[in-house]
Amino acid sequence: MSGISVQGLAKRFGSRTAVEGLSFDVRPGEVFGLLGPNGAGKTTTVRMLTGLLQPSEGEAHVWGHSVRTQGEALRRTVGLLTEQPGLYERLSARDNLRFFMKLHELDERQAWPRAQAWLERFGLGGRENEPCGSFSKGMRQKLAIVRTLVHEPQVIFLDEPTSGLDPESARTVRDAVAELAAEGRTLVLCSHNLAEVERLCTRVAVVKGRLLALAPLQELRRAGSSLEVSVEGEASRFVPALATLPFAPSSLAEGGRLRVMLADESQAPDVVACLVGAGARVRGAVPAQRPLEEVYLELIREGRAEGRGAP
Ligand SMILES: Nc1ncnc2c1ncn2[C@@H]1O[C@H](COP(=O)(O)OP(=O)(O)OP(=O)(O)O)[C@@H](O)[C@H]1O
Repeated sequence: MSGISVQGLAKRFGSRTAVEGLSFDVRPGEVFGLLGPNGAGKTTTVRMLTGLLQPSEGEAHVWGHSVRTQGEALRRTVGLLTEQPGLYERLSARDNLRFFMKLHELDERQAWPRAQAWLERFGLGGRENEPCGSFSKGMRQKLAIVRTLVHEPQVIFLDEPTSGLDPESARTVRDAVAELAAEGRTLVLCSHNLAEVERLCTRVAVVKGRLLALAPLQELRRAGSSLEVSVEGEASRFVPALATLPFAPSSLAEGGRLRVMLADESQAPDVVACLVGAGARVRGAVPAQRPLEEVYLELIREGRAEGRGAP
């Protein structure tokens, strides 16, 4: 199967369990977010999926290759951008890339024009012969991204890809991510930058040693959504009426606006009918999605509370 398929993956380091019971699929053409706090097991998971670490339990296939038994084919198929760029400081940008091309047994005459095009795109054109040690942090990061893409991997793992980049370069990287997905590649993005995750990812997994949530981004943000109602006059007058609804939603009034918390969107018409019944002149009612950050923090808090209760 193309894409990624993970079944019951676990990794233990001695007595410490870094991840356990991880199962999820990522389709070709998808940008998948792997989120979680520091030490949640994201890097460990990515290292298992790129053949750098053997799982303690479970199995995963990346573009059809078993992470347990097909390490070599796997490494040819995946591109990995780690948190540290890991470049040879004394080598030039060109020689860093050439070294990597050799590792991947690429024909340099074919691979170099591709690398050159990425270098140009990331504003590194003309700097190829300078040693990496003289590059700024952002320039190194961009060179590391070029190195990740130079063998045209089908599955690309990016750990904080825009870390240290100026806004314009970050935009260039985000555009490239979207294009690579549109070409049918599979991308996994590990990031603490939730605004970036919101912009790029279609689905996310939230992990903390185990899977806390796995859902399309829109669905996660819709769960526990709210309804923003604007009325004529003071909205606080209508708060008591909401308590008469069978689901008695909590609400927050400010001036002519009322934010009503809903368990799901199907409750919205009842809320509006209730307000109108109480004499409100409703100007508008708009379902409001929660920011990913709010959903994420709640999941992590719940995960922590459950962890405390576990034997
Ligand atoms: N080689 C190792 N030996 C022992 N423990 C390890 C090793 N690698 C990771 N761990 C442990 O596994 C857990 C998960 O670490 P991991 O690096 O996967 O987290 P992460 O989610 O990538 O964190 P961050 O967001 O900080 O990068 C941590 O408790 C870490 O100490």
